[in-house]
Amino acid sequence: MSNSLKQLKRLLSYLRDNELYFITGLAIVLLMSYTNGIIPVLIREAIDGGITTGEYHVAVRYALIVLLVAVLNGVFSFGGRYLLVKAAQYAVYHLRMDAFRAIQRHQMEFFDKTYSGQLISRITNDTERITRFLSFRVRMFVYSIFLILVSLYYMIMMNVTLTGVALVTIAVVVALNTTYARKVRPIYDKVRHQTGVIASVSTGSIAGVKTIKALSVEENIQGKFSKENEELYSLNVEATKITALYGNAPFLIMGTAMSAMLYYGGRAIMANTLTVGELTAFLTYMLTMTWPLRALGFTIGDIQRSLAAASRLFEVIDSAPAEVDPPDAVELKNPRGKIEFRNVHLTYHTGKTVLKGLNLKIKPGERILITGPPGSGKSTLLKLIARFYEPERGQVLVDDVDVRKIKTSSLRKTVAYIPQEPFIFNRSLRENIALAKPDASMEEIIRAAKIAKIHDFIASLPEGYETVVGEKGVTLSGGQRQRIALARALLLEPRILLLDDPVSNLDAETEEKLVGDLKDILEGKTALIVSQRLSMVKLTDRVIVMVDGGVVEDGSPEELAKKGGLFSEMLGRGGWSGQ
Ligand SMILES: Nc1ncnc2c1ncn2[C@@H]1O[C@H](COP(=O)(O)OP(=O)(O)OP(=O)(O)O)[C@@H](O)[C@H]1O
Repeated sequence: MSNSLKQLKRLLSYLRDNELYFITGLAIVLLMSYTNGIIPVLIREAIDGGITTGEYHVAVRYALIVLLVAVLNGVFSFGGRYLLVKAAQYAVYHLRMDAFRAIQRHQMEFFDKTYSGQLISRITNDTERITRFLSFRVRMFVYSIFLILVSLYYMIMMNVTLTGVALVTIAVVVALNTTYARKVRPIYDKVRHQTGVIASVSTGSIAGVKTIKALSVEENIQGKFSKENEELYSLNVEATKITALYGNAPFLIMGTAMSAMLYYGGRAIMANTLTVGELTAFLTYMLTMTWPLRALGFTIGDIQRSLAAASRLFEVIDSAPAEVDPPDAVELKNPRGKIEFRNVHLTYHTGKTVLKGLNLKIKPGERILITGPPGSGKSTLLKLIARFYEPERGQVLVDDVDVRKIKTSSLRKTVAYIPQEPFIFNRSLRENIALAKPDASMEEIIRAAKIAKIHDFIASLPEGYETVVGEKGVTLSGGQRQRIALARALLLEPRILLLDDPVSNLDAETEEKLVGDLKDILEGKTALIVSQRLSMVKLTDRVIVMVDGGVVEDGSPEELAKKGGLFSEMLGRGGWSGQ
């Protein structure tokens, strides 16, 4: 509970300068409970003071007062709801921003370990639940509790025995609702988890649609989706069974209580210990309380679930590093492009140890082909230089500075990593190229595009650099995407270029053209190219062959070709893919 209180306090701190709206909203809700709570008293007055005594004008007076109270109730209802929703939306806006920023700060390993669907669910479903909690649930909770208190107060003033019946009823209904909350909560937790799984399967199959279609494995994918969907269906049915049972039982209990009140009240009226107006007021109170009592049970369950949602969001926020850089991080001034691996050990979160004490020195301006069988750790090498992952032992140094001690902004300007399948955003080509330097001038963008040899293509488009590329850049060919990614990297004028399998997705002709153009692009830069293709040898003056996380051959292409090792075998076979 203390943990829940902590979460609640932290959640409320997001209200910031909207706290006053929130408190005013709650105060108005209290007024609303009060106006609702006095209506049965007014009815009693109308009956006992006017209707049963024949004083018609008294009845009319109370009818008008009830009308006035109902209007006030409507005004309070609007005011309370508006202020609370406004404050809640404000709080959740900031919470969502915090969570999103935290996700961006997370290290790559976090994304390896976390389902993307679940992250999306944090930002969408969890925040939605919190909004509902801060606006609707809190309002219902305060309204219900205060209405019950006001009702009990007036009931005690009228008749203690009937109040006893009402109290027992309230206790049973609240107990029922609390049991309901306890039973249904774990199922709803599973429902939420399963919704995340479904979102992951959906995003995965949408992102991989080309592969699915190419292999005609739609049925297989549908089978997987169907399995997860069935699980979600069963969980929801289970939750509905409990909800239907516990959600409707209070009506039965309230009905029984009202029947008991009629029986006892009727006798009390005949014995002159109760008036008709008082019995009517009691019955009206029971009707007035039916919905709040029911809502209270749902609210109690939801408070816990909403706080759990908040705690999941806080976990995403808290597990992200507060700052991307250590306080003593340095800027690389005039980088030369020297790289060194010193006794580097790396184990991924899966437990897979890829590097076991790697040592490697790369001189400024060297152009290196890194090759070797699949899974030998070639891409891992590049990702360590770009600091996507950090070694658990040893150091990766750029210009003799440990990459962990280089400011990220400086490292990103010095080292450009171009993935095998660069992501092209659903924006204009200009924005795509200027992604890492949004304030770049048009001249700079064009210069980068010219070096990447994509300017002529862009200029030939009717809207030129303002052409918006489709989702994930589907209107661009593989080669064009590589060149956009190159232009994007070159805009930052990096000293080190890391190309991860740049031609693996290209046809022979496009590959040949790109290799020809890369010659100029790499001019004067340190370049590491991971590839299985022989065409890349033309670009490089040093070849490193990796096997099982270790460097087994290292030298100029000519030396290695003569050596009769793995590289010369590769030459003989036309590349690793030829094995
Ligand atoms: N993010 C990751 N999390 C867990 N394991 C990983 C991760 N990235 C790579 N691995 C594993 O580490 C090993 C080396 O992977 P890496 O991608 O560096 O190999 P590679 O030589 O570039 O392979 P390929 O030529 O097939 O691209 C592989 O066994 C791979 O499964």
